[in-house]
Amino acid sequence: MHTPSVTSSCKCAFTLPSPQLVDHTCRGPPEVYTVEPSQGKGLGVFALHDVEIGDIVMRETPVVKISPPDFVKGTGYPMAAISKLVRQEFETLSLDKQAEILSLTYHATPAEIETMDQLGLIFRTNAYNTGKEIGLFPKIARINHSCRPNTSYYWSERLNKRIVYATRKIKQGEEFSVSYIPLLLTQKERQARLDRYGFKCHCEACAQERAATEVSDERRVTINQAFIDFEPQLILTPPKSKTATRQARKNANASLQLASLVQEEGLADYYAKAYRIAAISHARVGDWEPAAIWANKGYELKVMEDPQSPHTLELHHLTSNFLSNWESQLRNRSAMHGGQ
Ligand SMILES: C[S@@+](CC[C@H](N)C(=O)[O-])C[C@H]1O[C@@H](n2cnc3c(N)ncnc32)[C@H](O)[C@@H]1O
Repeated sequence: MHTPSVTSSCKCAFTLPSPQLVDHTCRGPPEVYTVEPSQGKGLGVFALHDVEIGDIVMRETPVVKISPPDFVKGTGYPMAAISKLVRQEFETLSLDKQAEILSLTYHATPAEIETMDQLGLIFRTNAYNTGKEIGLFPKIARINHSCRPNTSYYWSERLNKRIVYATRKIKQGEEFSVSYIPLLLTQKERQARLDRYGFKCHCEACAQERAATEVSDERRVTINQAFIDFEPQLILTPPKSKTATRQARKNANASLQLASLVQEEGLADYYAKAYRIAAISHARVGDWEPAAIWANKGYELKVMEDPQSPHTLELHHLTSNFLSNWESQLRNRSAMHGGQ
């Protein structure tokens, strides 16, 4: 496992745009994608031209949005109640919109096809959690799944839109992919979650040789556990004892390994989370340079997603704070060396 070269890879120019000034709604022409058949996957969404990290691929308002009934643990997806709500909304739509929804693919067992409302099945296969609600976005619904996706998405309450953006460079003609499930699971666990969509995943992460799959599984499990273990330790108050200082130093080193693991596994959805951990862990031991650089790396990712989310604002604040501590540290050092 190598530790990332945080100083050389940083593109930080130490100019933080104000989050309010970044208008992500203006980026990306609408004609980024085309919907075409994708081998073994039905239809899929493909890039019409090269796409850069952060470019917006799709922005879509939900055609149906429902508040899900209370989910009772252990009783499964409350299909009957959801189908009823979806049908009520569906009946209010134009014929064009209704046809668009009915053209969507769905997965169901023969028994489900016999007994359940087709609209409910379409909704189950294609809808996304949308804040506290569940929404159906017929264009975004055409994006197929990968366990190492090249796009990510978020829901903007303010714009009433779901926004899909590139998390890697994507070449013209390449298929866009997104994840339908949490990704910090082993290949077997992921496949169990994907069974409800009715396909076996052969994405680049799942189709590896057995040895590589084992390495990937171990990385994902380790990353997940590290996120859990770091959570209670993400505080900025300096350690008060020698033992606590030793532990904080160990954490700073472990946070570099975590950032490295997430990058090696190519899980862009989790980069900002790992970078925030590296930033806070270094701040805790007064290593202001790496603290500022990691916070800024996290901020650059979060701002692409949503300039005004609390996570983005927090990383903006941390970056400014760590930068000024770094500057003071440099000034003090310079004063100690006679202002050289
Ligand atoms: C939300 S839809 C995606 C768009 C769909 N391919 C279409 O033709 O409309 C989900 C369905 O697409 C197919 N699918 C998505 N990702 C896939 C993958 N990685 N491999 C095979 N089939 C996939 C499955 O049939 C799944 O139930």
